[in-house]
Amino acid sequence: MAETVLGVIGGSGIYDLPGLEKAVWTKVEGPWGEPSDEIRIGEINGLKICFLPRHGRGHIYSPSDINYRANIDAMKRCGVSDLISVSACGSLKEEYEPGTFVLVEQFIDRTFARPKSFFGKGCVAHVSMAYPVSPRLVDHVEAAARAENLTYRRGGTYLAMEGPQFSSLAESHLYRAWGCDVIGMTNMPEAKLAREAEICYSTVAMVTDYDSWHPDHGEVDIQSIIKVLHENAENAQRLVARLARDIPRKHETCPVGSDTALDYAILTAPEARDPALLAKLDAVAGRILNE
Ligand SMILES: CSC[C@H]1O[C@H](OP(=O)(O)O)[C@H](O)[C@@H]1O
Ligand SMILES: Nc1ncnc2[nH]cnc12
Repeated sequence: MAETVLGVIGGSGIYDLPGLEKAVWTKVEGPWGEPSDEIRIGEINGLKICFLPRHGRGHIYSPSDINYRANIDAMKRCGVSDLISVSACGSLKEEYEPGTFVLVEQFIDRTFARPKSFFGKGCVAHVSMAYPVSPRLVDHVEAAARAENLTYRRGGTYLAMEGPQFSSLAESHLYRAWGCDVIGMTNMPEAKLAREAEICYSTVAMVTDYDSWHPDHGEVDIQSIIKVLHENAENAQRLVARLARDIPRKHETCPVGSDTALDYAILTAPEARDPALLAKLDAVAGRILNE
């Protein structure tokens, strides 16, 4: 079984990962355009860690401008087997208070202005997204959260909106009526692309606000979000460091098939495949295309 390589995509407020040893910012080139930044490749207790700030250092990219395909392709090229997203999010439930770390289980994707697949004309594939996060990876994240005494909740549905504006009051109420728990702008299509790239994915969503629905909290504003983010950045970094120390060094087979997602997913007949697209898929789908 392959070695574990831990990828970390840091969201708003998380632009570096203190504690990484032998770390070097490394330019990773691929066929999908520019990733958000160089990848900081280092190690913790001998485990290879690849850290990417999702919005770029200096927070350059808005959620709609992030090149999610390039980011996931770059992680795959670095050998990442297990990827955690550390993200800011709004809360749609009273009990998910600011400061809580939510280990998300499901997503509803309401984004509409981003490429969502590596596949397409000349190589069509359909992967399952029934269980978008890898429960075994979440087990390890949960153990790390417990060991670090963080306030966390396992489970919950993340509504991915396009942004960059926050939701209207009516939208906020609608998402609550749909049973969603937290809201953010970035984890889709990231989770879909990670699945296509056969990388185990898990979201740690840090609650920063009550979005706009809560009668006792005003509308969401960026100043309060940043304040909560600053208060929690160190907790997030401790969580990642603990996870890196404790996660098994051999990659464990994913119970929901994240690491074999392409086994039966590609529909296009071998003779009808577009060589140019196949070349771009060398990292993401190399395991299955080079069989
Ligand atoms: C800083 S508030 C809005 C911004 O924060 C979240 O990004 P990320 O998931 O990268 O932490 C949210 O999705 C919005 O993009
Ligand atoms: N209320 C909110 N809506 C969308 N994205 C967010 N990120 C942090 N808080 C958010």
